[in-house]
Amino acid sequence: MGQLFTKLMSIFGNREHKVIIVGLDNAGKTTILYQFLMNEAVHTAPTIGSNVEEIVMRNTHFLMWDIGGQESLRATWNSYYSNTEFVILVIDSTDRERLPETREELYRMLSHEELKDAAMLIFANKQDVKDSMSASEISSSLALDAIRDRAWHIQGCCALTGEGLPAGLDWLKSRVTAN
Ligand SMILES: Nc1nc2c(ncn2[C@@H]2O[C@H](COP(=O)(O)OP(=O)(O)OP(=O)(O)O)[C@@H](O)[C@H]2O)c(=O)[nH]1
Ligand SMILES: [Mg+2]
Repeated sequence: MGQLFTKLMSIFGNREHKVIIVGLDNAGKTTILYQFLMNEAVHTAPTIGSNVEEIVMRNTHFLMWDIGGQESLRATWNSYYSNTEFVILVIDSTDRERLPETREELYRMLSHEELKDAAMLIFANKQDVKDSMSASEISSSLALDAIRDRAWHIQGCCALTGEGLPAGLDWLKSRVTAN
């Protein structure tokens, strides 16, 4: 019965796809989650623990977990990994100094067994700030071209206005369809 239900749900496109939103503190993860949900920029405080919301896009349901990015919290990220279909990695494109730290976290995640089938969307956030790093600059600094074991995509965005976020969601949706 459970299996039949799951099958029917997938036929009608209502199966929930688990997404985790990770990245260093201050990257803009919570701002992105609520921009997805409400189409507006909310005031945020650093996330301790996580926020979870269901985002529905043209009949596709994503269950999105936004996880706190402070260093002391990163050890808990792996408790969210099981059954994750998509990882959204959010990067503060103004924070050149901490890009190597993001790179370390990225490759740690990529080597994690529970994420081996997860596709990855990278948001180069805060594109509204003058002199922020471009998506292609971030892509080469993180050596994204070396990632060959999964689908990935990098998208520039501004979580305050929402610019670039629909394009990211479109990519997630295209991966759901591809699978
Ligand atoms: N200029 C600019 N500021 C942004 C953007 N997105 C988020 N911010 C700001 O960046 C700060 C951090 O945003 P959050 O969404 O709380 O960051 P977070 O990644 O959830 O941080 P943690 O919960 O600590 O991991 C806030 O002051 C946001 O208003 C953006 O696109 N442009
Ligand atoms: Mg947060």
